[in-house]
Amino acid sequence: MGVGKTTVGRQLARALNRPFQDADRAIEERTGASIPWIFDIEGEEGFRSRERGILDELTREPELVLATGGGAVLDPDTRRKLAERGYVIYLYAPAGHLYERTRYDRNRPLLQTEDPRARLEALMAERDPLYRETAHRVVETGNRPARAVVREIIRPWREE
Ligand SMILES: Nc1ncnc2c1ncn2[C@@H]1O[C@H](COP(=O)(O)OP(=O)(O)O)[C@@H](O)[C@H]1O
Ligand SMILES: O=C(O)C1=C[C@@H](OP(=O)(O)O)[C@@H](O)[C@H](O)C1
Ligand SMILES: [Mg+2]
Repeated sequence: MGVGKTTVGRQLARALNRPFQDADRAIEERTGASIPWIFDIEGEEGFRSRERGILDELTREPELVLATGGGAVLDPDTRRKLAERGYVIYLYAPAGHLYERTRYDRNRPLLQTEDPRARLEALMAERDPLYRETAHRVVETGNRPARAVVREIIRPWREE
């Protein structure tokens, strides 16, 4: 959460001249409700169920650059579909960076707690193994801007 999936994904799609979808945006478009609102009304369980459904659809789209939400890997079926149907890149940054990138943003319900930094550390501890299990490649964002992360992602194909 906050590593840059939405930002980097959109720029990557542009660089590759491919269509782009963000799973959270797709859920918001379908429901006409914001992510925080869905969490409020249906709880995390309700949101995860919508997320599973949209990812089952979007992972069938050929050519698509797809940015998931950070919790997409919690579901074993979704992990399998991502890995089998797509080429999965885990964008990694340490939790401290994620905190800096999300601290002024109110659109991530799981971070609306007393101690969002501790929450990000806990989420990272739980999810890092799942991201690594699912991904075909890990790209560390470091302190680089999004466009440099995009360059790093496409570098192996450039060098072919
Ligand atoms: N490489 C980067 N370096 C610094 N800030 C970034 C980078 N990529 C994205 N950001 C910023 O961090 C915040 C979270 O990015 P976002 O793309 O929404 O992440 P995610 O979709 O993974 O939650 C946004 O404010 C975005 O502008
Ligand atoms: O990590 C998570 O559980 C979540 C991440 C969010 O997406 P981003 O990773 O794009 O912020 C969004 O799906 C929702 O707030 C839950
Ligand atoms: Mg996002």
